[in-house]
Amino acid sequence: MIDIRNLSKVYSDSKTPIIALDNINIQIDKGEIYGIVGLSGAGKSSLVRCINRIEEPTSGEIYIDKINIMDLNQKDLRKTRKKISMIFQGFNLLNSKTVYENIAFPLKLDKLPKSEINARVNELLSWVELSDKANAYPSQLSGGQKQRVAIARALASKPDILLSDEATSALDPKTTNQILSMLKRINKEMNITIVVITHEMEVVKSICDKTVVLENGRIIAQGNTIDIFSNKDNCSPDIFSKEESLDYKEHYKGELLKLSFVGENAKNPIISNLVKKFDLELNIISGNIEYIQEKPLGTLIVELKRHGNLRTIIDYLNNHDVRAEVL
Ligand SMILES: Nc1ncnc2c1ncn2[C@@H]1O[C@H](COP(=O)(O)OP(=O)(O)OP(=O)(O)O)[C@@H](O)[C@H]1O
Repeated sequence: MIDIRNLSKVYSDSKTPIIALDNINIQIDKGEIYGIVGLSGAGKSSLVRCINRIEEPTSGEIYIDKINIMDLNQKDLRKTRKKISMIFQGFNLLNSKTVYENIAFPLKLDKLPKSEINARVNELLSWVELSDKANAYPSQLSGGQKQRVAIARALASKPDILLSDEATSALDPKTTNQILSMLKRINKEMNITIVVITHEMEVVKSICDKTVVLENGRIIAQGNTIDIFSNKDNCSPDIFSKEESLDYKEHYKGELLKLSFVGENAKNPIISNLVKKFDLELNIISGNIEYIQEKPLGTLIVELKRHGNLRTIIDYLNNHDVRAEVL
């Protein structure tokens, strides 16, 4: 559905050109929720703006439903853009218009008959549970309510793709979860493909089927979200945990291992078996179980104070589907 090939974006307006995107390749299938995650300056906004050509890529191809949008003239590009809606961190609502008028706005631009607009807006208001706020102005709404209005407006034109650009970054955790659940429902019930751009790992863990991690304009990890976070194939982006491991290393003198367990494995007594089998002296430093796409992912940081061959221990763990990474 979205096929990005060899995409690069270089900003050349300053003395030293800035390579914001460097040879990016991403395939997003219809019906997926796809995460694009990275720290500030990684290139997320540049990428999302290139997807609908708000920003002109320097090179590469972007296929939407098999059409290379780089080949389109302005008129055809406008047509393709109608299939793509966007929501933002700052909501981008029209403050002088009511909730109803904000949602009706794109439909009015499309010159739909009044009765059709009315039916669609009321349906969307009910969908985002804001029917009672139809006549309120944005200034009278909470952040979460504003984002729900923005979502309803984005859905008004019945898009195939929804781009969510840091849509929850200005919201508190509870409201973030409500908006993420809403995005999940939109994806399932309306079969809309969603691209989630965020700097928050928790957001991609919570709703994205697949994820790409950007660092300095390059892809450093890509695949199923659960595989990325369980460090399968050693592709885990450690950019978010480097500081944490440095901290541990300062305080513990033994060999430090980070163990990751996925699914049913999180429930097995692998550690006690390991200690018995290798006669280890093992210190558990921290442990956590989180849920990614409803699958449990356990992480354990352990210190080995007395141990034999580290490689044999790691192999034993890997053979029991536990990823082991030396910190
Ligand atoms: N219009 C522009 N002109 C020049 N450089 C730009 C422009 N837009 C972005 N950049 C640069 O491109 C790089 C990537 O920026 P981009 O905004 O895409 O990253 P980001 O991951 O979205 O960051 P943030 O989360 O802070 O928004 C940065 O070095 C940034 O300074």
